[in-house]
Amino acid sequence: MKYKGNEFSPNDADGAYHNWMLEYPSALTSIEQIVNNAKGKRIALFLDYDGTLSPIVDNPDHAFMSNAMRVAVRNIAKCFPTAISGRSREKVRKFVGLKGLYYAGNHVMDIMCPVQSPADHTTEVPNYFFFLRNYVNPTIFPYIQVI
Ligand SMILES: O=P(O)(O)OC[C@H]1O[C@H](O[C@H]2O[C@H](CO)[C@@H](O)[C@H](O)[C@H]2O)[C@H](O)[C@@H](O)[C@@H]1O
Repeated sequence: MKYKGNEFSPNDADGAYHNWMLEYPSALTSIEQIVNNAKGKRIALFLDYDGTLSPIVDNPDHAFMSNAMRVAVRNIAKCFPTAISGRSREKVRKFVGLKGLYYAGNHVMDIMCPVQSPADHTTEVPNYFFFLRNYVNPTIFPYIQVI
């Protein structure tokens, strides 16, 4: 196993993980730095579904998010425009079941916007997706729906 030019034996996954974490520290241990960097900036939150909002399970149809997580997402979406992706748009919307969020499927080429954005950022989140889409494949235009 190789990471950043360093060789790790398959038994040294901990070492490789440690090195990776030095470069990509957990947000939970860097919250002060994140808050400082965010000062004076407008914030939008982009969340993956599997393994972020729900636990990883064997059957993808059983990857339910907890109610505590749902409440947390609902609360944070009152503060920042919040987008969730990682499955088909409808699938992730059904799993999450919250209004007022942006849902994106098909590798963010299929975007669903809330009628009323929690904040006045109704165009900024899709614009970010457009950027992402153009980065991935500039020839495909996304489907955008207002719900
Ligand atoms: O490439 P991503 O956007 O990260 O999506 C990868 C896959 O995510 C889902 O699978 C993952 O979660 C499942 C449920 O916990 C788990 O069974 C699977 O092992 C994980 O890879 C999704 O079901 C897949 O369609 C995505 O390709």
